[in-house]
Amino acid sequence: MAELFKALTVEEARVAVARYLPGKRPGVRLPLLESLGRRLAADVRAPEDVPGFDRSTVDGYAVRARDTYGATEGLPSYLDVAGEVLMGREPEGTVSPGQAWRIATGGMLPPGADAVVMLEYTEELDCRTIGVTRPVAPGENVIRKGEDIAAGEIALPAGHRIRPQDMGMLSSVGVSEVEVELPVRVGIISTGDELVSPGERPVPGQVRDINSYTLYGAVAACGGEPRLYGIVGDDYEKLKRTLELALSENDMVLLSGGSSVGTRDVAALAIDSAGEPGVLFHGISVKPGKPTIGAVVNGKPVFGLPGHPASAMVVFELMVAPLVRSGGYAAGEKEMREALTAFPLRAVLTRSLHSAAGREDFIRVRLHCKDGRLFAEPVLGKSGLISTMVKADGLARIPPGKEGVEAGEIVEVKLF
Ligand SMILES: Nc1nc2c(c(=O)[nH]1)N[C@H]1C(S)=C(S)[C@@H](COP(=O)(O)OP(=O)(O)OC[C@H]3O[C@@H](n4cnc5c(N)ncnc54)[C@H](O)[C@@H]3O)O[C@H]1N2
Ligand code: MOO
Repeated sequence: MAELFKALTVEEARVAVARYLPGKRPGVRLPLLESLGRRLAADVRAPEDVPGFDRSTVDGYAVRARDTYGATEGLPSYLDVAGEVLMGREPEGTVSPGQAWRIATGGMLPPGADAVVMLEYTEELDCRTIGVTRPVAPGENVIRKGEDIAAGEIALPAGHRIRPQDMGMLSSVGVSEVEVELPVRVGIISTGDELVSPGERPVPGQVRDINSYTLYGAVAACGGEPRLYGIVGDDYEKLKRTLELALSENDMVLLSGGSSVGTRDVAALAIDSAGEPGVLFHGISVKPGKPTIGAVVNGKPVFGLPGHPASAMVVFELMVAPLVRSGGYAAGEKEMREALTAFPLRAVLTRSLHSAAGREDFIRVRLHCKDGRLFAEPVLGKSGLISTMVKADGLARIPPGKEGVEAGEIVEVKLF
């Protein structure tokens, strides 16, 4: 067990764990429709141009642009209507100088044509002749062959998390199965003699388990596969057995409770006994979340999250969520950086808050908008109260260099 209770910064804690983790996760092939939210295991290259031909973006007439130059309402360019493009069909013929072909939105441009005149800027003189009342430039109202994506281009890179628009892109290049990373399996263990499950009636001195449920939801929300291992009392042997079982069945394990120093705090000992290198740090300089344990056991991260329910969730957000989203620090460097740096909203703090220098504070805040400005109102209350998380919309960060923030100052906020 190294560096016991030397509090690391979140960044140092991240680096400490990252050194031991494999960068790449195994992949699995899935039907496209099941790929939403999953990370691509490999680059997907477009095997062909999309679209595969020049297409019109409007209803109108396919023309040679130069035939329309100088056209005005007073002096239209007259063109012969020589054909019609049928949807889904290759045009049978060429647009020769002085000719126009009827075309609908999405129709394939006939050879010879390089632009489309919108119907609104034409007048039909008879069924064989139109007058164009406004010129078009080459390429106007046309999506070029390969303009969406060109053959050989990377449509989506490895590691990309698939969104609805990405499913559309994959479908457009003819990919109906994708290789995605297996989700990170996360075992969750709650520790404490005082805990009972939600179905039980606690006797005085007992409370119902909260962290199993918040963490289960948090893992699933990050695209991971959570699995509960129940409540383990403050019993070293039982915790060791449960931890070993959870490690054998998962890629990562979260314990909560039993992380601070106390006579019954056995989490660190149990983690250390499970394998190498064991506990890497015990304590990070954040509030809430100070007594967090970070460990790696045989290539699998293990976190001992603080027992207080709000603290456990905040530390999850900072340390664990990026790992679950990315499946590994090496692969997920981007997600990790974002987790540490992306507090994208700016809001006016509504009351002054104290903070200790050298410590990074994360304040639960409720947001509201007034006169077009965003305000962050701290949700006051101890980190043992889950209601503080329920009332909050997000976290505001007070950087380690500051000893507090005054009411009216701007703070950076991340939404839950
Ligand atoms: N003398 C000190 N006491 C404490 C310190 C300290 O520095 N000196 N740190 C406090 C901080 S900060 C936190 S956070 C907690 C961390 O405690 P542990 O991680 O060791 O967890 P426990 O002692 O087991 O539990 C703390 C608290 O949380 C409740 N809890 C635990 N697990 C659950 C759960 N699954 N669902 C609901 N509630 C849970 C537990 O009943 C305790 O009330 O230590 C402070 N103490
Ligand atoms: O750090 Mo404890 O995690 O404040 O509540």
